[in-house]
Amino acid sequence: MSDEQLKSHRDAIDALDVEILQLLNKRAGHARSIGELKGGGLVYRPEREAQVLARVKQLNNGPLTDESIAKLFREIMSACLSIERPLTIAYLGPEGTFSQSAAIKHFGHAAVTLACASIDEAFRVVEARSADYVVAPVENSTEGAVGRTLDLMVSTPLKVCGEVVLRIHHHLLRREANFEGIRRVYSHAQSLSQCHEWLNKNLPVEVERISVSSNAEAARLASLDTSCAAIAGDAAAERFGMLKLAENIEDEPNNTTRFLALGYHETTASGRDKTSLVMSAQNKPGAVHQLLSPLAEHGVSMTKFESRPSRTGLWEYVFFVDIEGHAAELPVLKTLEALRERAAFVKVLGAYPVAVI
Ligand SMILES: C=C(O[C@@H]1C=C(C(=O)O)C=C[C@H]1O)C(=O)O
Repeated sequence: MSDEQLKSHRDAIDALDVEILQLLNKRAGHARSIGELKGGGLVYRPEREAQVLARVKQLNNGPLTDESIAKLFREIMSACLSIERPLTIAYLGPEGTFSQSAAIKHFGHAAVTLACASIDEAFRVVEARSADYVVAPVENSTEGAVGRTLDLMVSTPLKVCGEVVLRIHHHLLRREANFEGIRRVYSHAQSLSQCHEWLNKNLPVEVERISVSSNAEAARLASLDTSCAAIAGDAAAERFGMLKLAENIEDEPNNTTRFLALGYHETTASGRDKTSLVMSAQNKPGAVHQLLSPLAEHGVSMTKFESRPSRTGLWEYVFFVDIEGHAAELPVLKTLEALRERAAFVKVLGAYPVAVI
């Protein structure tokens, strides 16, 4: 490429950047006006954001990928919303956890993330209105349900308003660039399980595996002691300046965690939604089958079914069910009516847009 050709492309980019800049601020001006119309009320509209993301992906003709376009618009909306009012998002800290990455993936970098010591505390600060939303892990493709989040959802007044799907890559982190003299490996219990085959194959049996409250905490501990390593992701490695001795050590190559965002407001339908419920069956034969039959009768698809001990009686269970569609729309509305008649207890945890990015 000649210098002249290079210059003409760069001139074109400079001119386009001026236009993009003007357009971005024009967009932000409309978001601000919408904020004034909302009059300090509910600013974050998950259903609208999901529609904007789905629309730009559909309109995109490249060469940028749909994923890149969605990520860019995610950040544009995050910045526009922060002119109305920046949102505070509580998550299981410390900084650098996958929960923080999920919060940023869903709300963008203009949101303020608030690290909490536990998932319980993250729910509590939102319940006490000291933060706007909580983002909490609910299930992992390798390890299954995150029991604490499910238990908290049974009793919280908060409603699910969104889901975040995050690919989880784990790395073995250490302060030194070799495997010699590692005596302990720290990580969250879920991550130790997600990498246990790799650990069996690659580290001597005498290396102790110690579960701690989060991966970021594991990275922090390993950053203080060269005889220790940690299993954690990129954000934690960066946060604590750790070296990656081995990358992507998760046993399951598609290791993915699903997180939910919860806040005080209910979300209206976006056109592509899910409804999450928890219910309990009466303790008698065929009760679970009876509970699920309204779904089949109304042609509603179930995307998840999970049982947990109810904590109120021995060998009694509650069932967490996700169904396709929004709770305010037929046929989900009809299904919920039928379930309320049959189940001993039903709580709609929230109806929310299916993850777009
Ligand atoms: C501008 C609005 O407020 C927020 C910002 C949005 C955006 O930038 O497109 C979309 C939804 C809201 O979270 C709106 O409600 O339309």
